[in-house]
Amino acid sequence: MTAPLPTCLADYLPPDVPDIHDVALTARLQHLLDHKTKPLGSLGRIESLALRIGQILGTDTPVLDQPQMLVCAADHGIAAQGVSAFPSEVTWQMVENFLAGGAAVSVLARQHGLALTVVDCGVARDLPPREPGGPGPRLLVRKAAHGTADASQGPAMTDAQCIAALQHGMDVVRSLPGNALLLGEMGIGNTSAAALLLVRLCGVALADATGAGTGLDSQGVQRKQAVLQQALLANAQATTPLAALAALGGLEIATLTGAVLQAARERRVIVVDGFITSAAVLVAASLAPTVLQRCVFSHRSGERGHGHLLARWQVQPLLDLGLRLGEGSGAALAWPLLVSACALLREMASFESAGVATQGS
Ligand SMILES: O=C(O)c1ccc[n+]([C@@H]2O[C@H](COP(=O)([O-])O)[C@@H](O)[C@H]2O)c1
Ligand SMILES: Cc1cc2nc[nH]c2cc1C
Repeated sequence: MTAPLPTCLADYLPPDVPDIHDVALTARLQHLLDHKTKPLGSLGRIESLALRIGQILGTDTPVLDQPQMLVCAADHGIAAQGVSAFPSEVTWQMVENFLAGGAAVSVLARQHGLALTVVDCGVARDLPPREPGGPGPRLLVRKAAHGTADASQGPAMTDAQCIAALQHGMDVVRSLPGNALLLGEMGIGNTSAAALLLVRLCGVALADATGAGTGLDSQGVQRKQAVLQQALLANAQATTPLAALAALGGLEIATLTGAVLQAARERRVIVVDGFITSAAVLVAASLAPTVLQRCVFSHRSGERGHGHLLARWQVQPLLDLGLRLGEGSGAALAWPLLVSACALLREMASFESAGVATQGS
């Protein structure tokens, strides 16, 4: 029997995420990489990527198995304040596009053999149910609410909604096979929620956290900043990670936070996308810092604010392509690099096994 969920965030206990650091395995992985038939370090950051995946999966012969692209979608009450270049209806319309196979993430997931699960975590409009078990993307409905309240007027979520969304994220990951989870999201207004979390949890200045999102002009960004300032004032009491998530975040960000915690507990490789999925990692890592040991950062988003998070964690993402789409598109684009890193680690010959002379011999 499972214990009932707490209704108050102050009583919510995040799961334990054990430290995975293993000195002997790290040394073995580094030795293997250093003795492959190449000049030392010449595969650049693919080498540190291979090392990281080996550490996460606890092996020097890592194989990425049944990768899962998880796209969490929800609406944001704050969108009514004109903080996005697009209207909220685009959230459900894009969810339909994900499922129909025409969105960027649908194309990339198909191309790379990533199983695509779209979770309606709080889209304002209910989508028509789909035939379960059919081919192609899967839709799960795990809704704690039909969108958040307007954070510029008070808390975006109630404690109970936030706890339910966290739990949905954990349950969804528990139900998915494989050892790699790629994170994606969709939600008009969610760069506002991510920026608010960055300000509240990292102390970044609001002007440095507020970006153009889907394409605001500079006047639009100014307006957005004023609305976000109002949201910070309206939720001044929300200072702990979970209180900030409930007051300033979103239902998809909370679901992703739960997904990250569960995937980290299960020692899956977590492939982080852009600014919004990084904000979910920020909350998860504020609760359990060891989460970051399991994360691979796929790209540097063009959204202002993302660079601050990456700098805070001292990580250099794999790609820097000026992407600012979300959906998990950057994670999917980086995916083949992870597959190659594992193959190189497993299959490249060593100087000794291939009979190749070493430097200076
Ligand atoms: O992930 C990113 O770095 C990213 C940067 C800019 C925009 N987005 C996407 O754009 C939407 C949010 O933008 P906005 O302007 O509505 O806040 C949402 O659906 C995100 O997936 C995503
Ligand atoms: C068209 C469109 C596609 C998106 N995908 C993720 N966020 C998005 C926002 C818009 C506006």
